[in-house]
Amino acid sequence: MVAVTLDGVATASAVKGELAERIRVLHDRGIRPGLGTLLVGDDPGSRAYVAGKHRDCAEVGIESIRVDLPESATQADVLAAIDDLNAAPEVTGYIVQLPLPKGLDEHAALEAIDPAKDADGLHPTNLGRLVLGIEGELHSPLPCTPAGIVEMLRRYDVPIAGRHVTVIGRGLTVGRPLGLLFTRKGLDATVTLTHSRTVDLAAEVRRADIVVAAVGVPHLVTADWVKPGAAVLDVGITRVEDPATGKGRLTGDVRPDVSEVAGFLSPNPGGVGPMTRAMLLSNVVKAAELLG
Ligand SMILES: Nc1nc2c(c(=O)[nH]1)N[C@@H](CN(C=O)c1ccc(C(=O)N[C@@H](CCC(=O)O)C(=O)O)cc1)CN2
Repeated sequence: MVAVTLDGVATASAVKGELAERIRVLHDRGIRPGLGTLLVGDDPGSRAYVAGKHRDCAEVGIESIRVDLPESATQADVLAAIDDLNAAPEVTGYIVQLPLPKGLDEHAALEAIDPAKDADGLHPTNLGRLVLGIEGELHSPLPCTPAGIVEMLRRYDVPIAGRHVTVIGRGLTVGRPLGLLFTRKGLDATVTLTHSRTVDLAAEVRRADIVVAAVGVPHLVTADWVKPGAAVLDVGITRVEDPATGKGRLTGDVRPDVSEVAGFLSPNPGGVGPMTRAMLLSNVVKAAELLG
């Protein structure tokens, strides 16, 4: 068996095409969605992700507003920048790029975001709505990576209801909200949320119909852990040095030979990452659609 590739680049491109059309309709109604980004420090990965968000906005017709603070920024500087973004009329939604440099309080930063402008769905009010299962007219943005994972599975017709999902990693942006999302009414999966103290991780993965690896341990998930036919989504990424060339190389949490056992495989790069970016645009568009 060779797994069907869950192609995040192609799927994100389809999502962006649909969003571009909705943005044209918003422009016709005089509404101009604008995404703000707040980047603190000079972590090269975070810089690249923020640059990507601005490129995505330009591609679909969303204005974007960039605020960069130096590595030396204090908590007060961060909170002042968040206040400015809350007040800026041209910013209809914004994100604080995570992680913040050491010594800054991420939770305080997320709590300071106006929940109505929270494009990442990470404000406690919006995470609380996810816990409560509030949907519909009261638009609650979903965290972008979990939303991207579910959107990709849906578009490839991978069954979710009644299936067993094992999530590896309990981080704020992926594992924790993903567990809540998969168990929501309408998706109806059964979820095992695993972490560094899980006793027999291989056994938890073996019983899963859907595996999401979001832990940042290179090649943790091996082919003998995977139930034949399961959908495996590789989310964690680590830069490791290639011994042959001495150069840095991005490596996911899943060994490539898992593709010989799995039914579906979302690669890394090229899988969930592009969907994360597309779902951010989708959150901005949905919020703007509620403005007029
Ligand atoms: N405020 C937030 N911070 C972070 C989030 C988030 O959703 N909100 N998620 C990650 C970083 N991230 C977006 O911010 C992100 C990560 C990866 C990708 C992506 O497209 N990756 C590519 C490969 C990347 C590469 O070549 O370096 C891929 O998977 O193909 C997009 C966005 C943490 N912080």
